[in-house]
Amino acid sequence: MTNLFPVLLNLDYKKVVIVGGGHVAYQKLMALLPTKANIIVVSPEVQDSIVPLLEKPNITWRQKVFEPKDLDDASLIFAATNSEAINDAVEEATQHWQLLSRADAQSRIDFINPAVVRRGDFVVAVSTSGASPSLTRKIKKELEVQFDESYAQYVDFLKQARDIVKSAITDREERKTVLQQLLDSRLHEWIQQGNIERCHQYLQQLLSGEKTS
Ligand SMILES: C[C@@]1(CC(=O)O)C2=NC(=C\c3[nH]c(c(CCC(=O)O)c3CC(=O)O)Cc3[nH]c(c(CC(=O)O)c3CCC(=O)O)/C=C3\N/C(=C\2)[C@@H](CCC(=O)O)[C@]3(C)CC(=O)O)/[C@H]1CCC(=O)O
Ligand SMILES: NC(=O)c1ccc[n+]([C@@H]2O[C@H](COP(=O)([O-])OP(=O)(O)OC[C@H]3O[C@@H](n4cnc5c(N)ncnc54)[C@H](O)[C@@H]3O)[C@@H](O)[C@H]2O)c1
Repeated sequence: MTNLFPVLLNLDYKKVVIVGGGHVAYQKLMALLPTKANIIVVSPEVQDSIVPLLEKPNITWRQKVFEPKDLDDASLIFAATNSEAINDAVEEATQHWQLLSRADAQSRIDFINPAVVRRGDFVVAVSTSGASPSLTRKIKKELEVQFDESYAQYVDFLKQARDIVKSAITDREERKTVLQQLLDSRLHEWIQQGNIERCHQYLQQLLSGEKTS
């Protein structure tokens, strides 16, 4: 396979078209749900799990077979039908500037989807570059345990702390040292114990140059 380039895309208000309404379309919809993309599902039928998602204001269902004009203005396109011929037709209609993902992993591949563990701003994406989607899923399950829900609050604290450090300390080396000290594993433990106050106290000690204990 080609060496694919990993990136986190901002899809807010961009048009995303999913052709197909089955299991794969559902997985792609779930992955897109945290974004503010304008999503269009093109399919004569959708599976039951998709129906409640159609309530969302940014998801539209075009109950019809695929036609090339369905791709107008789309930034991202998912060819997720169970027909290779239809997926070929979607590929044919995709402009060179549009990014296409084929669920059947045939022919043109502009991008593939990693499995994602999302904890607020903390995001882990896993891929085998298409080699073994089931290994990707297995490793995702392991990462979900390793990086539990507390990582959302932990990373949120680090974000706030970094903003404070950036405005309080102008010297680059000194700033780097303090940002490193914020990675003391006790901070994550305090957050897991529900003691965010202790983290703020630690930050204040670092900023005032006191000994941190
Ligand atoms: C990660 C995840 C994200 C997502 O779907 O959004 C994803 N597949 C997931 C699961 C999964 N997919 C399949 C199984 C059944 C077991 C098996 O076949 O191994 C399972 C396991 C399960 O469901 O438990 C079958 C399958 N998948 C592809 C083909 C076509 C082919 O390879 O020929 C076939 C065969 C179809 C057939 O035989 O008919 C192709 C792709 N699947 C990808 C992504 C891309 C590469 C990912 C990577 O780099 O590893 C790529 C290339 C294109 C793409 O779709 O982007 C999602 C994890 C969900 C999660 O997050 O939990
Ligand atoms: N990427 C992955 O993770 C993954 C996983 C399983 C399967 N696959 C591949 O993806 C394909 C789709 O899998 P699925 O499980 O979602 O299939 P599915 O049978 O659940 O869904 C297929 C969908 O395509 C729609 N469709 C058929 N003809 C259409 C047309 N002309 N225009 C618009 N929509 C049309 C159907 O209405 C249906 O909703 C499989 O054939 C396989 O090649 C990929």
